[in-house]
Amino acid sequence: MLRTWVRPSAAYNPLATVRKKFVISIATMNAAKQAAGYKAIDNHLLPSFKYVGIGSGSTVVYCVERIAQLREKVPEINSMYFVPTGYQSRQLIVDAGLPLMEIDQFSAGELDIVFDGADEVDSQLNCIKGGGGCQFQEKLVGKCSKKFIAVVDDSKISQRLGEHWLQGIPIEVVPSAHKKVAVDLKRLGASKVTLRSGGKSKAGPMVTDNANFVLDAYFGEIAPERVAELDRSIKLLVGVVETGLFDYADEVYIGRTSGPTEILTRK
Ligand SMILES: O=C[C@H](O)[C@H](O)[C@H](O)COP(=O)(O)O
Repeated sequence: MLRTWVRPSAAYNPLATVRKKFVISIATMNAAKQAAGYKAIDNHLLPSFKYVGIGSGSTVVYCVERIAQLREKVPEINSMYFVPTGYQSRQLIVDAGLPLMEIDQFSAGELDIVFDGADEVDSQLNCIKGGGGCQFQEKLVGKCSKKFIAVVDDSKISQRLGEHWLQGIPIEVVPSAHKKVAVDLKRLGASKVTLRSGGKSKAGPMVTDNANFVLDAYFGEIAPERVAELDRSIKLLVGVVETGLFDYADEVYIGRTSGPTEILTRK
C-alpha cells in the first residue's frame, strides 16, 4: 500500500525521512508478529495433535508459515487437519498445502487447539476480535477447541478493553436487523455504533463470510470483570449473531517490537 503513494523521486522528498521511519516500524512490527507466531507454534503444536484451528488476520499468517516450515522435521503435521475461521485462513491453509477440514464436522472440544490473532487483549486475557469481520467463525472454532492461543504484537496490550481499540466491539448481525440492533446497543450503553462499510473494495456495508453485516459498538473502557456479562447482554439482542468479545484465551504470545516474545498465561 505504501508504494502507491511514495513517488519514485522520494529521495528528494521531505517526506522521505518520515517514509523511512514508517517502513522500519512496519518491518519491526511484522518481525515481532513473526517471532510470536513462530514461538506459539514451536511451544504448542504437539505431534500427537489431529485437528488444529487456524484463526484470521495478518498475525496468524506467521503461524501457518511456521507450520509449513516444520513439516519435514515433524512429519506428523502431514496427518493433521487444519480448520479455518473464514475464507482468508482457508486460503492460507490451501496455499501452504496443508490438509483442510471445515468446522461443520466438529463440536465442542473436538479440536486440539486453535491459534488466532486479536485486536486488543486486557490484563485478564480477555480479547476483542473481529477487526477483519471473522469473529463468528473464530468463536465457533474457538469453542470447538480444547485450547485457545492468541498471538499479537505489543500494540494490542491494554489494561482494559477499549483503551486502545477505539473502533468498538465488532458485532456480527443479520442484515435485516442492523438498525434495530444499533438502537439496542445504544440503549445498552454504547456511545457510538457504526455499520461497518465495505470501504473502497465494496460499495455499501461490509458483508461477512456468513453473509451478515458488522456493527462496531464502542462501550468505553470495559473492566475485565464486566466482559463476560457485556458479551451475554449483547448476545441476547435479537438479530445478533456473535460478538467480538472473547473471554477464554489460555495463553497470549506477545511479539515485542524491542525484546523477546512475552507469554501470558491464564491463572
Ligand atoms: O476478524 C479478524 C480477526 O479477529 C483477527 O484475528 C484480528 O482482527 C487480528 O488481526 P491482525 O492479526 O491482522 O491484527
